[in-house]
Amino acid sequence: MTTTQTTATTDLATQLPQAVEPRNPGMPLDMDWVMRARANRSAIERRAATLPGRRSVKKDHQAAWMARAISCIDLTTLAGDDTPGRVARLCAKAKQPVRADILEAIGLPGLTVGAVCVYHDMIAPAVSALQGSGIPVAAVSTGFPAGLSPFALRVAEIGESVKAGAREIDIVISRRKVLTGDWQGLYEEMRAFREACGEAHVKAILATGELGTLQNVARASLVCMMAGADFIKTSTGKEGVNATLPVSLVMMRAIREYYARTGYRVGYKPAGGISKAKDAATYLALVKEELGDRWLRPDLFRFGASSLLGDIERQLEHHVTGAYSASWRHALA
Ligand SMILES: O=C[C@H](O)COP(=O)(O)O
Repeated sequence: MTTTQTTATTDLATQLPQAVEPRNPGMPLDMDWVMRARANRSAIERRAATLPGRRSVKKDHQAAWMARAISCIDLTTLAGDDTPGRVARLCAKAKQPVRADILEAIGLPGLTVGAVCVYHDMIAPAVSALQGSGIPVAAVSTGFPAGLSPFALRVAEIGESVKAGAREIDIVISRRKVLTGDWQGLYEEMRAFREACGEAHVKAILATGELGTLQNVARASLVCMMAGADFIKTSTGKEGVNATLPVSLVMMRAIREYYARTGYRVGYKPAGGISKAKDAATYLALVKEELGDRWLRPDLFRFGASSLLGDIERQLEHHVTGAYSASWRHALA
């Protein structure tokens, strides 16, 4: 078993807040590049299969990795029965993700999550609950999760959410454009979404569980980046298959290639079904290996997760106190 070395807690503390990254402006659609993109499924699956078993973090560094994971969470609630009260409680958790004494003990008293992610109607209560905290509100948009409402309405929805105070917009792409090979159509759609976002950063949700092949995932990743996506994101959390390690490898390698060609760093957001601290550590290790330390910051990496924080909080409590707390004590996290 090998051990992943990383920076200590104090290093993490001094590295936050992260440096400001120039925004990806996009580029003309390069169809040769898109069509050259390939994904060797068996090689990718072989590599992904080695990750969870062999990655372990040294005990002293565990708290630092868990703190880093927290700072990269888009703390999410996307349910039909969301209410302003539930969102206010979620925002309280976003501002104080772990017990104050635990944060003191690990030397990160001001630690918060990366963002709070909600549906449009919950933006106003989230903005109000997060006032003064510096935590941005992200809104899912464009007919989330299926993205099948009229195009003009999808674009208008973005504008409404930006007006309501969302600083990040998580759009869903039209899966059918990928499945029918309409790369030009996907590029134009993504361009329009990016334009409608204005200053708000845009995350392009590929819904990889519905794209059929890893090659489609690679091509859709490139097209969305060429059209100006600030982040590419795996899933809505509502597909049958959400974030996976093989898909993450493909998307991270597309990001790496895009950076090598253009000099612009695009962010990565695995989302859906990530609920355990050890899974979060595997993702962070993969980001470190495939993209490098610069991507291990909330401006370039997020977890889309509704229940991950609770498990991380339990692990941190155990790290500091030597005892696990009951999971019911970590509601809404
Ligand atoms: O984007 C975030 C996802 O919807 C969250 O999915 P999850 O509830 O499986 O963590």
